[in-house]
Amino acid sequence: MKLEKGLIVSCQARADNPLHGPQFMGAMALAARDGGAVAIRANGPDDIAAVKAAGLPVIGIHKVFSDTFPVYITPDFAAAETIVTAGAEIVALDCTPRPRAGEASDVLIRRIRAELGAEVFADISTLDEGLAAAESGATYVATTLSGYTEATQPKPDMPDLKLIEALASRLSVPVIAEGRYNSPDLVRQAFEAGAYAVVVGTMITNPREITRKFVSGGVPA
Ligand SMILES: CC(=O)N[C@H](C=O)[C@@H](O)[C@H](O)[C@H](O)COP(=O)(O)O
Repeated sequence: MKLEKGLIVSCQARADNPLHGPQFMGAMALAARDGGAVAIRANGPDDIAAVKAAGLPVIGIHKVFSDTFPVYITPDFAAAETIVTAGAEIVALDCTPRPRAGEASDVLIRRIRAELGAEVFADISTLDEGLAAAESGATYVATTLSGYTEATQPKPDMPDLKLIEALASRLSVPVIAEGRYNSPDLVRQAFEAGAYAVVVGTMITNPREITRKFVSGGVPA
């Protein structure tokens, strides 16, 4: 299923979130579809299977946390296979050069495309990582990890629009904006900077975080 230009909604809720679970993420996906989203990003096989009901392309990830390695977004081939089996047409994975237990990201990109027949959505944090991922055959390059790697500290409050511009001027594959796009105006700026699509998570699908922002920013102490 082709990924159209537009807004992608990330429907994720960790285990400590009251909205954790496929029932809630499936409903979030339906709401996002009705609101005009062109695709859904979701984590783990159960949520991926649930969000398929929205009938949109699914960008699947499988977060696997380790005490030893910093990479947690689809860190190995087995994680990618689980996602595709659950129904994701597009596999997102960490394509930074940081240490990981198994194969490097360039090998994973090639294997996912050849052996699973899925598209690859490369989550990166810098221009060089994006260029390398595209060179290895990634279908899409996304700024998801900008602000979340050592190379991109300290994490700014704003999204990395400059990285969008730099990637878009160098790559022929679609560049996707992701990470801290917390308002419609920032989404518009991402498209102006050359993004093909923009992923929004927290500000659409995390009412706990949204509530915190209203409380801390609007309610007198
Ligand atoms: C760094 C990392 O692990 N990002 C994750 C990737 O799947 C998610 O936790 C984010 O919510 C997602 O990228 C969307 O970003 P935002 O919630 O800022 O709109």
